[in-house]
Amino acid sequence: MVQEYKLFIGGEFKDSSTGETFEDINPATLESLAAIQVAGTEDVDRAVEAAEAGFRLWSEIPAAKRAEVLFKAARILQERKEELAVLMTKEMGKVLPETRGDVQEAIDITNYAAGEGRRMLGETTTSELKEKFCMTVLRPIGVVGLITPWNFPIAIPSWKIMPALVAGNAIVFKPASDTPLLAFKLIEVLSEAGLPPGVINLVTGPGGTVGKAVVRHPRIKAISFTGSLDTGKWVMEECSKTMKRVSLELGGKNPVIVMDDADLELALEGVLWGAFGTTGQRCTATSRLILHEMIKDEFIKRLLAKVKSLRIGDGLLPETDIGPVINKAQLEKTERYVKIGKEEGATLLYGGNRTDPGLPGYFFEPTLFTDVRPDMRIAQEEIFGPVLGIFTVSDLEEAIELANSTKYGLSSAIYTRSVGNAFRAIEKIEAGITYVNAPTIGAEVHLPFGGVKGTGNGFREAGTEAIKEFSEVKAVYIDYSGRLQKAQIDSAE
Ligand SMILES: NC(=O)C1=CN([C@@H]2O[C@H](COP(=O)(O)OP(=O)(O)OC[C@H]3O[C@@H](n4cnc5c(N)ncnc54)[C@H](OP(=O)(O)O)[C@@H]3O)[C@@H](O)[C@H]2O)C=CC1
Ligand SMILES: O=C(O)CCC(=O)C(=O)O
Repeated sequence: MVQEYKLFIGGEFKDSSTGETFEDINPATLESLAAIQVAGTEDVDRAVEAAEAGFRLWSEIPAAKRAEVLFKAARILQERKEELAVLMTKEMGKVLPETRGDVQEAIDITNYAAGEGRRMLGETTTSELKEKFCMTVLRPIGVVGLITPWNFPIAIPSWKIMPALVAGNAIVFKPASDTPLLAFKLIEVLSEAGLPPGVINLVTGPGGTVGKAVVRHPRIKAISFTGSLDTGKWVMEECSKTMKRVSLELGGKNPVIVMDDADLELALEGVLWGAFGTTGQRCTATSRLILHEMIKDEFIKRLLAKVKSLRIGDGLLPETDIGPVINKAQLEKTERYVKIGKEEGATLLYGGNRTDPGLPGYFFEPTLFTDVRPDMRIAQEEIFGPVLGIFTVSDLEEAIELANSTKYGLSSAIYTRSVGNAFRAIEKIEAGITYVNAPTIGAEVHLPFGGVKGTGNGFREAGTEAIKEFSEVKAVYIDYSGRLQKAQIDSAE
């Protein structure tokens, strides 16, 4: 019998009103890890009510004091890093070094957000009138709804939770149904660190019901959502009905350009890790490789050799390079895109099949397509699996045009020794992130994270933007003249 996990509302674990549970499955072994309760709409109501009470308390505590809870949470995460990483590999499948990195990102953003507790910077500026002082202050939004995907089970929730908390908000958190256990662990850590009851509440269950109830809830003031483009569009439309603030981090179709003057070995390592790390299931994963025609043959030959040597298996084993994909639907989706690629006329150079490393889980070969054209679906749509499409170009201009030819704009990279090429790429590639001589993955928490076009709606997470995502800006005017002064009256005379 696996353990059953209840909802976390008002600082206590509470039974859901539905009486239903769903299974949390290890995607490598298919063993059941836990039974998770499914929240009902009335549980979401209870969570919002608890969060409103939590908000009244938490928002009155000075930000620097709130930050102390976060610093403590970061220390607990550090102490529990290995345990959490092992659990994450079991729950989500990615290899241990990557799950350690995921927990480390959570530690980093927690410390970073806590540090912001002593800054929370507004502006001071001059007034157009005499004896008048002007400034801005940041105010918390209220109860915020956070909805997260499964591919970074503790890092992405932490990117949202920690800045939201230090900014003084209370939270209703709906994690991905493929990785709920890590969400429970994060709740444990925050409770142990001293977060008061009601400040964070966890509701688990399908996005189609529980997530919808969070998005639609009239007393939730803002939604921060990371997930697919289609769901993100729905969330945005729905939020517009109640004039909720909504920040969206959606998909990617991230290009790497390798120029003829690049350090090829460096580029090969970057492409390999960017495309097949996390089994291609990062929104920043490299899914399009744009090669200069002069180095194309050599690069593909060497890339193929490296791809063939990748070892697929259980992410807990040190020899494994690539773990399973997250679930059956993702396995079938990857398979479907391979079929589409072949039908569209791309050449399947390597992979393209399910594989069995001696475990019953959802394993898929790293897959390379050449002769990909920009109008093909495999060049345009996010597969979110271990599939890399390869294109050839004759100059940088063509490479950048190709890089910009999708509806997404999250990450991008160029490998070149030319400063001019690098700066042209930085200026012209339509993406929220551009790497020079480094892979498309590996964001650092003190820089803004997010994208342009279909990847988002202008917000950024992490970095200097993190606090703004979860704050209202208030303009304050202090008139110490002691008389009525009228702005916007022409006082030139
Ligand atoms: N730009 C970024 O920062 C990142 C983007 N992503 C993107 O996320 C996607 C993969 O994640 P995936 O989980 O498949 O994405 P989904 O959009 O299916 O799900 C994301 C989250 O939203 C929930 N959800 C699903 N439907 C609704 C709904 N109608 N209303 C409210 N919530 C809902 C899901 O719940 P449930 O799990 O129960 O279905 C899950 O918690 C990829 O497209 C990837 O690019 C991933 C990481 C980072
Ligand atoms: O590797 C990165 O840059 C962060 C990736 C990420 O958050 C994601 O892919 O979901």
